Parts: sequence; structure tokens; C-alpha cells
Amino acid sequence: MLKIGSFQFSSRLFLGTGKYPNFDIQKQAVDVSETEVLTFSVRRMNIYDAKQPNFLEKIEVENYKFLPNTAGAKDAEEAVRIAKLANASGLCDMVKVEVIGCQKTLLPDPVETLKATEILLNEGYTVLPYTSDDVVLARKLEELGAHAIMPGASPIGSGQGIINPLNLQFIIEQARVPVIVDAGIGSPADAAFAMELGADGVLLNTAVSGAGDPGKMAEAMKLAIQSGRLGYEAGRIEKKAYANPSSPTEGISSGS
Ligand SMILES: CC(=O)[C@@H](O)[C@H](O)COP(=O)(O)O
Repeated sequence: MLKIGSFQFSSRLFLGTGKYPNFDIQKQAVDVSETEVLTFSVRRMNIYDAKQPNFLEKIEVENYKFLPNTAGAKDAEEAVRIAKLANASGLCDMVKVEVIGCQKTLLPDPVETLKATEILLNEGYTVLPYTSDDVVLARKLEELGAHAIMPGASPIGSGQGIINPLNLQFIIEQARVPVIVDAGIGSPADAAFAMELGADGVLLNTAVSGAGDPGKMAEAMKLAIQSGRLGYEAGRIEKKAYANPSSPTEGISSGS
């Protein structure tokens, strides 16, 4: 079971709801993934015009916990305002602090992320900050009281997979709260790798919504995350520099 704040989940896959070819395909992918947590950008919420399409219109919202993100925020103040908007919508069980510091790379602003996390924690939110794979920053977010840490594997939407596994490993080793690898996952192998490193979960969007067959990819991601977790729990063998025969001859008589 994955525990975040007062919530418990059996699925370790957090799925984004954006960029699907249409809402039927989105729903199919969400169903097949068996995710329990859906994430979305608050700025996509249509609060002004009821005639505009609603990106959750096919989703049975009562079946999920929602993790809105504060994408679009350029500083802590804006992130807090967006989080409050999400809270007012009733679709905010937890909040993903996302303060982008660089529009080209979409990497987070560490200082404003810390500030926004602190303010929202003080206001009683369940806060999951999206951060770079900076080990010290991850520790500082945890010390503030963040309910989970969400380091990026690589830039959002890049599909590059885990570009710095060592940093992720350090973050995972030091963390006392769940670590959810977020952003940049491109394939099921990337998701399985994150889980094998010991991540508690994976948040992804583009790899599924942009796949040739999003439904199939959602299933592949679900299985990869389950498989990676199982492998982590089983404990992998140590890597050795030299060969080690799989059928040892030691102790077997030569018969002569
Ligand atoms: C939906 C969401 O929160 C994204 O910002 C998230 O970071 C996923 O990134 P990918 O699209 O790279 O999976």
C-alpha cells in the first residue's frame, strides 16, 4: 500500500488527464491503467463557460482522488492562488506544487517551490511538490513537511526517461516520505526502472496520452510499475565485474 498523508492507494501509478486524442480514449486509458490518482492542470479547468468541453466529462470523478497541479505559476504567490482555486472546485484531495522557473526546459524554480510548499502546508493542504532531481532540495522539502516528493526523471513531456538515476537513488534512500517519480517517463522500461530504484510511485502523462494506442500503453505502464515494484521488493542480485557460472561445479565429483 502506498500512503500519502491520510490517503492509501493500491495502485502506484498517478496518471495525467491532458493531451489525449479525445475524451473516450482518455477514459479508456484511465480505466485500463487502474490508477486511483488523476492529475490535471488547474488552468485547464473551465470555470467561466459551461458550454466549453470539460476535460473530466467522461471520468467517474467519485472513483478517484485528485491531484491538481499549479502549472502556469511563475512564483509561490501564484501557485498558492491556483491551489486555492483547485480547492474551491472540490477536486483537490492533494495538491502538486509546480512552479516553473524556465519556460524552455520547464524545470521547477527551487526557491519558489519551497516557499509555496511551506505556505500550503501551513494552510493544511496535502502537498506533493514537483522538484528537479536535486538531492538537497528534496531533503529540504521533506523537512518542511511535504507529504511526498516528486522529482522529475527528465523534462516534462520529453520522454527521455531517467537521465540521472544516481540522484534519484540518493533522493529515495534519504526520503522518509514517498517518492513519486514525475515527468519525462517515455516507456514502460523507464517506469519499471524508477520502481526498481525504489520509487514509491510514478506520475506520467505524455507517454500514455501521446502513444499510438494510449489504452495499450496505459496497461503496459500499469504492468511495468507493478513489475518494477515486485523486482525492488524481491531484491536484485549484485552487479559483478566478472562472470560467475550459473551452474557451479564446486562439490560435484568428476566421476573418475
Ligand atoms: C500532468 C502533469 O502533472 C505533468 O506536468 C507531469 O509532470 C507529467 O509529465 P509527462 O507528461 O512528461 O509524463
